[in-house]
Amino acid sequence: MFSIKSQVESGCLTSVPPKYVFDKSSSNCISSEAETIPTIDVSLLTFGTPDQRSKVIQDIGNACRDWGFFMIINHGVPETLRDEMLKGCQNFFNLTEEEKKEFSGKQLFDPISYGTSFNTNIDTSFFWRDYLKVWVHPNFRAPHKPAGFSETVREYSKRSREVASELVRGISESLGLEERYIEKTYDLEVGSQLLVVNMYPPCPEPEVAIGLPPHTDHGILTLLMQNELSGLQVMHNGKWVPVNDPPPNSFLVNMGDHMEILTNGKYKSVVHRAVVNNKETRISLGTAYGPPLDTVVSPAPELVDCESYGSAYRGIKYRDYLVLQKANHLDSKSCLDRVRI
Ligand SMILES: O=C(O)CCC(=O)C(=O)O
Ligand SMILES: [Fe+2]
Repeated sequence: MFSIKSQVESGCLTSVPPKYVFDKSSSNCISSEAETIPTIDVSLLTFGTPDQRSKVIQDIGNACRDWGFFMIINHGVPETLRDEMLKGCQNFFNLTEEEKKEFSGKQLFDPISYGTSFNTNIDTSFFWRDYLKVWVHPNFRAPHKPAGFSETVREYSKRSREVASELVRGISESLGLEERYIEKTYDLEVGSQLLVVNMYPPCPEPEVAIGLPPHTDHGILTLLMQNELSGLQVMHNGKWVPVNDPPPNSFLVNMGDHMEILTNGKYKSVVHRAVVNNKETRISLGTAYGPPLDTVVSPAPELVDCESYGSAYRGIKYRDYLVLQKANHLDSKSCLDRVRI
C-alpha cells in the first residue's frame, strides 16, 4: 500500500495516475444558489430558558428533516483542544511510512487502522485520501506515537462525546420522544465511537480525482471538523452544496444511516463527498457515534406509522452493517438500500 501522501511528496506526480481517476459524471451538479447549511447554537440546550430550549429543539428538528446536516456553535469543546487535535493528526501523518506501518489495520474491527483510499482490495478507483481510524469508545485506544497524541485524542473524544450525547437528547425530543429515549433504547452510553481522520494532500488535477466519493455515514450521527481548507459538499435537493467558511470553532453534524433506520426514515442520512484541491493538505476529522456493535437497530415503534407504511427498514446488528458497508463500494446510499424493506 502506498499512501497518497508519500506519492505526492515524492515529487513525481504532475498529473493524476490512472488508478486515481474518478468518474464524477453521474452526479456533478453544483448548486449555484447561495444556500447555507443551518447553524445552531447548542449552548441553548443546556443554558437556555425553557422557551429558548424549545425553540432550539424545533430548529434541530427542522435542520434534521430539511438538510440532515447542520453546523453547531457554542458546543463547549475549546478551540485550543481542536487546534491541538489537528496538529496531532498532522504530526501522526508526518511520521515515516515505516513508523505508520505499525498501525496499518488488517481487519475491519482492529482498534487502530491507518490506510489509504477506502478498501484497496475492492476499490475500482482509488481515493485521494489517507486515513487513520481509531475506536475510542467503549474501549479507548489510540496510537502511541507521536508523543502526546494519545492524550489529546482521549480528551477530544471525551469532550466531543458530551456534545454528541446532548445533541442526541435534543434530537430525541425533536421527534416527540422522551429526552433520553434514543440513548436508552439503543444503549448509547456504552455505544461505539469511531474517530476517522482524513488527510487529503494537494492534487495536481483536483477535477479528475476525489477525496471521498458520494456516501452516507453508518452511525447515528457524525460530528465533523476540519482545518482551514474546505472540500466537503452536501447533496441537497439533487445538487451539491459546498460547505465553505463554516463559523470558527464549529462542528458539522450529519445524520447517519442508523438515524435513518431508527427514525424509520423521518430523518434521512445525507449523501456527501469530499473534493480535493491543488494548493494545500486538507485534514478533516469525523467522529461517528453509534450503538454498541452487537445492538440490533430497528425503527423505534413510536415512529412507525403502522396504519399507512409500517417499518421501512429491517433490523440489523450495527456490526453486520459495518461489515456490509466495508465489503461494498462506497457509493451513495447503496448500503442502506440493502436493509430497506
Ligand atoms: O472530509 C470531509 O469533509 C468528509 C469526511 C467524511 O465524509 C467521512 O469521513 O465520512
Ligand atoms: Fe462521511
